[in-house]
Amino acid sequence: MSPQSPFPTIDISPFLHPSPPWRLHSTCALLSAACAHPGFFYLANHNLPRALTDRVLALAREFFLDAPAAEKERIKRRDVGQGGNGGRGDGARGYQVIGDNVTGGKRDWHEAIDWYRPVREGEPFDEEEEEEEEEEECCAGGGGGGKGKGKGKTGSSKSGGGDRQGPPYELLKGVNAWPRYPEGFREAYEEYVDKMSELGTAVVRAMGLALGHGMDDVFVGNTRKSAWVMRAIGYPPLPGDGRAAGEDGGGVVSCGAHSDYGCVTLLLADETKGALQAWVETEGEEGRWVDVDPVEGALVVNVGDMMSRWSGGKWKATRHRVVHKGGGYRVSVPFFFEPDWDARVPGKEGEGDVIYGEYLEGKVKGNF
Ligand SMILES: O=C(O)CCC(=O)C(=O)O
Ligand SMILES: [Fe+2]
Repeated sequence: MSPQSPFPTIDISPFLHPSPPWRLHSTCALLSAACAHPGFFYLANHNLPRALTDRVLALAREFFLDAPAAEKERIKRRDVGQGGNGGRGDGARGYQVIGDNVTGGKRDWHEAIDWYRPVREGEPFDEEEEEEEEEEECCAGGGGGGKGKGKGKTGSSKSGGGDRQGPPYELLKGVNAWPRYPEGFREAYEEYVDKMSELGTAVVRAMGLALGHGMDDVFVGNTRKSAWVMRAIGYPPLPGDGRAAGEDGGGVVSCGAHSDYGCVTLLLADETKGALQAWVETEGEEGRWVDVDPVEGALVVNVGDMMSRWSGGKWKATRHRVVHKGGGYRVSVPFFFEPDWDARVPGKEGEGDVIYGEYLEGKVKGNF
């Protein structure tokens, strides 16, 4: 972080361990200021094991750079009703090749895998997986159950699924696709989801306290079944002249300018500098894109649209983009800690309420 960085560091540890009220309140004061401006900050002392964060990044890198083309194809995101296994596509989950993801009407220069909170526990992703499951069940004496059951909090979410109706699926109602290569991918990422769900809860609890006026439990109460989203993103270097063109926003960029939709984004990124940028507006100055470079041991956090609404517009869902200017291959894993699917989120002045799931559907239909 350069000395002029406008992005503060928030120590979240008081919300992870029993702490005296004065410590909670001093964290909240810093948090509230950071959420109001610039809407981006670093989160330190988050208690995530370093071995796990390293592994999550390494697995994503290995998948993007070394997985066989057939494996990428197997877990590819499909439109609703499309794809194998009787139409397993849900228009959201799965792998996207470079250019598949569109932001602001333009194709992004990245590849990615998207996962969403499971709504169909125990339902297999493809037929082969089903066969594997049956074997597992048989070997466990028939009492087992499918993959994803009994796997901690990630597996405890049955908001409308679990009935094994099978494909074709509706928009966003499919089954998560897990790479078989590299080995251990799913296990590491499911552990990561559990840890990030806990951390997200701590962050929104702090945010509730920071907003005051009886908000203490509002976010915790509306994120108990967080409709979280996780992406693993691989950014190759931008194509030759695109690198220069991307600087002024005119050419191809790694990820186009956008705000995130939900409560709070917790971003784990590799050590690549000069990629993620936030739009910072300071009073008396013109707005500008500022690099949000990685800080050792910290996550990058930003406020999403729903949190901005809940704060009555006091907090900003700051626009950001990725222009990966270096020559290496960058990897990031954002975890979007979101409201429950059916959470009702108030509007800012003059706007009506929204149901978060409906808001998300609208975004996904519009291809981000
Ligand atoms: O890769 C990054 O640094 C950020 C990606 C991002 O903004 C997003 O996926 O919403
Ligand atoms: Fe984003």
